[in-house]
Amino acid sequence: MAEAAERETKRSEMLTLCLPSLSEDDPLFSQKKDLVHGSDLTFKFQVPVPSNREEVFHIFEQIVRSARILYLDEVELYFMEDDDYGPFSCRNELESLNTILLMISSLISCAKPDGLEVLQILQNATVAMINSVGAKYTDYMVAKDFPVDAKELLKWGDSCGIRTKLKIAYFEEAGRGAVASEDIKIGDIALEVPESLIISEEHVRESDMFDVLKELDDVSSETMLLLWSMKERRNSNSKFKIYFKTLPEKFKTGLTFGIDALAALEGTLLFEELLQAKEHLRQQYDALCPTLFAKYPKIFPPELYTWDCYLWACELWYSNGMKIVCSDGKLRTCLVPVAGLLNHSLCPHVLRYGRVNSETKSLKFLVSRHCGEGEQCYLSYGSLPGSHLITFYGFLPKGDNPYDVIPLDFDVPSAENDSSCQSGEPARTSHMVRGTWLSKSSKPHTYGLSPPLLAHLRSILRSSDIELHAEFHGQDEETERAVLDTLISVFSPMLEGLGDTNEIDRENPSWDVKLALDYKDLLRRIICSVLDSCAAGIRELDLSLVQH
Ligand SMILES: C[S@@+](CC[C@H](N)C(=O)[O-])C[C@H]1O[C@@H](n2cnc3c(N)ncnc32)[C@H](O)[C@@H]1O
Repeated sequence: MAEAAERETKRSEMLTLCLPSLSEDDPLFSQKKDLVHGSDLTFKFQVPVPSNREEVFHIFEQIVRSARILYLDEVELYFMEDDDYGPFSCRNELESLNTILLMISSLISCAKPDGLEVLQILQNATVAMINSVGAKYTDYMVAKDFPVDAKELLKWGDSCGIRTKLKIAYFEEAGRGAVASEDIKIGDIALEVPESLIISEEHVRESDMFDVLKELDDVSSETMLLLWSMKERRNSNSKFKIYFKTLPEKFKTGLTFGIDALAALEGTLLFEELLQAKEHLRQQYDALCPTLFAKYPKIFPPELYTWDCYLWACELWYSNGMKIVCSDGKLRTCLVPVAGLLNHSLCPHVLRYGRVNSETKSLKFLVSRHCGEGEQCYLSYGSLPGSHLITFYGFLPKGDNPYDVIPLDFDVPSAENDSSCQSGEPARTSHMVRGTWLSKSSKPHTYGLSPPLLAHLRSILRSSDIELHAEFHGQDEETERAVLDTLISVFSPMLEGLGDTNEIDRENPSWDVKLALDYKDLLRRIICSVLDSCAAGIRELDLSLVQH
């Protein structure tokens, strides 16, 4: 008591902590703003100095909640349940906590003793929370050996100014990957690549093919890069000779799925997407390459511009390309030697790497969570669903991927959408479901489904004289049954449409058939979880009917 009174009289100052404010450029700006206001949160915090640990922890909780909102992405926001303050995903958690850490670090150097004590409590709490995010992710791959070609790449990189705390190992599940050669602490640079080693459209401009390509209509810089890489790959005088030498001769992505793997995917959206993507690339190739090597055989030698070579280049850029803001401020798709060896994880170490530092003229890969010596250092390829990862990268990540969603499009009844029906087509509204095991809500009548989907279905299915509610209200039981029946009527045929894959040899499947089967299993698991949740919802309604 006396201690508290003494602290109160000593309190003359306030420590102000500011998170970055919401950006109006954020497409989710207004939704996030509403969330912040609705939850009585803010991005500016005043901490009385001195404060005791409980007081600081109370404010810390508010700071974390606000930061999580700041970094919500579209899927996370869509599935956010009532009264859910997070965590929402590993990515969101690491982005939020690292921003908090930066905010604290910027204040520590000029803080007075009482303020410093508060900041240190906050810093320790943030680091502990980041460590606990990493500790929950235990799905480690085991390094098998250290490939010779990768050592050669690192040696070349070192001679060209690449600085790294990583070495390259081979993993059965993912091919090559990067491993920490020493402990890498939060905020440390795991890898630094000079801008001069980053492969971008600038290299096409410097090459002999640019004079031809610039005269052609409709050739995007992405296509130019494909054409450039097809030739550079075999150029014995290339500055990037070692880089190209260490790339796989064959990539294994959805774009090179064989006929059996495609057959195993029948009944899924991914099946259509893969066929369309490959068809699109084939059309691009046919429209461009035969003309180029017929007209300019010296610049575009036919043997380097086959369809297989074109597909190889597409797979290279899709699976290794990174969006980078270069020192001239332009956003480009680039290949970054050595960084291209980092594998993806749902709980990555490296999240923020998209901008060349204009002072050092280098791209720095800082870790957002601790990476212990010998541990694989993962990158985030983005918040991507399994279907995208299969198509462009050829794998499904381990663990629960919060971005694995099944889209659901509904026609909007005309009364609900008068203005957008001018085309004569019924307007559509898009929703999603994901595995209901990801839901944290224990509230009745939420079924592990997203609030916007339930609100939409309740609004279109509600019995005529009942007022519209986003949430279930006891009396509207008829609507509730209709919602659950509708979902069952959508998802039961979807499950049947996936067919039976039991007759496919699961003992010794090829890499692509295995991936196709794993993907179908994932879809089945999601759909079954929705059906189970709906069935449980109906049982609950039956029970409450009996009880009343
Ligand atoms: C940018 S490269 C990473 C280096 C690559 N492992 C190699 O050996 O060249 C991307 C490719 O790595 C593999 N990969 C990345 N993350 C993976 C993961 N979590 N599980 C399995 N394979 C992964 C996929 O083959 C993907 O197309």
